[in-house]
Amino acid sequence: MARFAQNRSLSFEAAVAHCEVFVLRHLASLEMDGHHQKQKNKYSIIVPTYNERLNIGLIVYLIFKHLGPDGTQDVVKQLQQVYGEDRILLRARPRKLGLGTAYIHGMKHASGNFVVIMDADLSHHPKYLPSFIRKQSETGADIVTGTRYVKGGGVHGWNLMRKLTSRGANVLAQTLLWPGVSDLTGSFRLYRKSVLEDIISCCVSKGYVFQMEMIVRASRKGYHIEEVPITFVDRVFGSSKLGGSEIVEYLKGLAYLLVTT
Ligand SMILES: Nc1nc2c(ncn2[C@@H]2O[C@H](COP(=O)(O)OP(=O)(O)O[C@H]3O[C@H](CO)[C@@H](O)[C@H](O)[C@@H]3O)[C@@H](O)[C@H]2O)c(=O)[nH]1
Ligand SMILES: [Mg+2]
Repeated sequence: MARFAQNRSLSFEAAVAHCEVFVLRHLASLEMDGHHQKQKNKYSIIVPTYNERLNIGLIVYLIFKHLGPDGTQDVVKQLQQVYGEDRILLRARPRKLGLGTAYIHGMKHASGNFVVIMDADLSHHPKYLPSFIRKQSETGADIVTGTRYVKGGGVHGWNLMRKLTSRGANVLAQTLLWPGVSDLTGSFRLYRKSVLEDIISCCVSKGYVFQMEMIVRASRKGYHIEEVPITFVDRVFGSSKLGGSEIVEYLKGLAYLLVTT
C-alpha cells in the first residue's frame, strides 16, 4: 500500500504506479450539536486499483474536487522541485479574491521586463508564446494581445450561449468605446512590464471585466497594441469560474468606462 498523501517527495506516478491500493487523506471540520463546536475529522478513502493507469489521475482529481480545495498549491510545490524554485514562484492567497486582483498580485512578483498573462486550463495554448514574442520584437509594441476574432483565430468547445455572451460583450464594447482592438475580453496577452504597471494602476475592476478595462485604458493612453490570432479551446478538466455576477460586473464596467474615458 502506498500512502500518496504522506509521500509528497515522490511524483504522483511513482507513488501509485505499482500499488494495488492507495489512500487519500482529507481533513474536514464538522459542526457538532449546533453549538459551533468544531472537531477535526480525518477521512481515509481506500481506492483499490489494478491496471487503472488511465483512470488514476482522474479519480484523484475528482475526489479532491468534490472534497474541497483541489491541492493546486501542493502540485505547484512539486513542480518547483522539478523545475526549480527560482523558475516557478508560488505566491498564494488565502481564498478566491477575483481574477483581476490575481493579476495584480502576480505582477508584483514578476521580474521580467515583459509579462505574459495566460489561463491555467490549457485554453491558452503555450504554442502561441513564440508568436507573441516575435510580434513584439518585430513591431516594438507595448502590448501584444491574442485575438479570437480575426482570420486565423477562433473558439472551440463553447456552447452557443457562451459564444453569444463573448461575442455580445465584444460587440457592445466595440460599439460604445471604439478601442481599435478586435478581442477585448480575451486575456492571453503580452505586456511591457512598465505599461502593465501603468494601466493596472488606473484600473478599478476586480473580476473578468478587468481584461476589457485594461485594453481600453491602454488604447486611450495611446500605447502601441498589436494582435496575434489565437484559437481558444475550452477546458477539458474543471469548470469555468465565470458566473452570472461577472456579466453584471462587465456591464457596470462598460458603463463606467463610457463615462470616465
Ligand atoms: N487566482 C485566481 N485565479 C482565478 C480566479 N478566477 C479565475 N481564475 C483563473 O483564471 C483563469 C481563467 O478562468 P476560467 O474560469 O477558466 O475562465 P473562462 O470562463 O475560461 O474565461 C476565459 O475567457 C474569457 C474570454 O471569453 C476571458 O475573459 C477570461 O479571462 C478567460 O480567459 C483560470 O486559470 C482560473 O483558474 C480568481 O479569483 N483567482
Ligand atoms: Mg477557462
